[in-house]
Amino acid sequence: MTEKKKILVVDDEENLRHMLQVMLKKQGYQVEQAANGEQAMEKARQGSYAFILCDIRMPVLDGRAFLAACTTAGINSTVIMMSAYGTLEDAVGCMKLGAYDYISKPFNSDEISLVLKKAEERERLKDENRRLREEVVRRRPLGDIISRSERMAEIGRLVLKLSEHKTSVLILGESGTGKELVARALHYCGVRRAGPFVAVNCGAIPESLLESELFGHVKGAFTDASQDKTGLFEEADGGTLFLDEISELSLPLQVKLLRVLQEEEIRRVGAATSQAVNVRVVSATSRDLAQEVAAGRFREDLYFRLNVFPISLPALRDRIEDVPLLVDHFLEKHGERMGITGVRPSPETLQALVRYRWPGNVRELENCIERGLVLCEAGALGLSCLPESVRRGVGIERRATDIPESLSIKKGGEALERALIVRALEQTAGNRTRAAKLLEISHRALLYKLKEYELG
Ligand SMILES: Nc1ncnc2c1ncn2[C@@H]1O[C@H](COP(=O)(O)OP(=O)(O)OP(=O)(O)O)[C@@H](O)[C@H]1O
Repeated sequence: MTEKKKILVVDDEENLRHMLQVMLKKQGYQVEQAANGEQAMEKARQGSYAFILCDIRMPVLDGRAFLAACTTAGINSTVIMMSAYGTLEDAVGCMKLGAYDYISKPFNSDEISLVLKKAEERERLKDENRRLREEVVRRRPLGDIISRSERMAEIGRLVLKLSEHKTSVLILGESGTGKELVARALHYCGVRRAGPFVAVNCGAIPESLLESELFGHVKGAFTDASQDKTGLFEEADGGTLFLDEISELSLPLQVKLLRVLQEEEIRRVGAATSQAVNVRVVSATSRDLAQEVAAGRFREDLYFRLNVFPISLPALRDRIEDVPLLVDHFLEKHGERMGITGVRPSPETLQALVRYRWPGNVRELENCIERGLVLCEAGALGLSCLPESVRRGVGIERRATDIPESLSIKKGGEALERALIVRALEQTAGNRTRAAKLLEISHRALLYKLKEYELG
């Protein structure tokens, strides 16, 4: 037998409370009563009610104040307001404050039953949604990271391990390689997923504003500080703060960040005291941070602090076997949004896509596919749908220059071998079995060489 759902009826009119109690009990609910908002708060704090039916105008603590108190106390029962004649505007106002619905007095048994059934259906959908989300995360724990390359799979395993800890992680990689995606996976796969994920691009905010953006400020701290402001560290409390383009942080701010990381406390600009924060910091850069340290532009102590676990994302051209998979993914993702489904790339298109060097990495590929979908005709992504640079396969010639200038036969031989493997993968759209055949080596030998040359 399923447990009866609990309802709290809040109204200062005893007759109405009684009438509702009888009505709702008949409908199978377990009912309790409160005569005003204050009494209701006391009960709501103790018992977990599926629904609270609440009058708007009451002495002591009225319906609005009760709703606000529920929000502050983190009570998440579904609240339905009961509005008497003339309080309809108040009822609508209450919905803005978080009430689910309202019902106008006087009402009969059918009306109240309908409102509650609607609310129950919403709860059921919310639960189902939550369950499906969890299922998606369970099946594809790395969420949206699409890849088949061994290097990315290794990164995935590391992400899963690191997501359970608070250790600082520094994500390295060219622009568009998926650094933010990995930062999100670190957050959403781990124990902090119920907390907030807050991202900030340190290079996009003027230096003069960044300090108060990160740490907040108190009213009057500077001319424009007309009121207190919460910083991003506080917003990310209990969760993860992603500091993108960390190399762009000025030296004075680097000192402040280091202090926050060491002491796990922040002080708002202009404040006299500090406050504790519990934030996991994940940072990213597309620059060579060690070189920035050597050049005196980045503090070594902060570098060591952030770099506890570096994750280096390979450029897309170094995991070319991911291209066909990503193409399918983006065709589906953007096709669905644009209402153009079932589009397939022609063989020449796929060949051009795997030959191109993708200086803008996955982001550039995504944009290219999105653009292609606009131009495609009759369900086919032809060559003419690609930007000219991609069509021309820019960069194939550049590969020839990858052969080292030195006369070492060993180095030259390796470069040639690498170039042949890349070409075989291009021609077979990343299919390793077919590539191994073209190269006239075993599949196993190819896997070994891919690892050796860091190609997948
Ligand atoms: N492996 C992947 N699977 C699916 N989508 C990806 C993948 N990698 C990147 N993307 C997509 O490519 C785009 C760029 O990724 P992201 O913003 O994470 O890159 P980034 O390295 O943080 O870039 P930047 O350094 O310019 O900030 C995003 O739309 C992201 O969803």
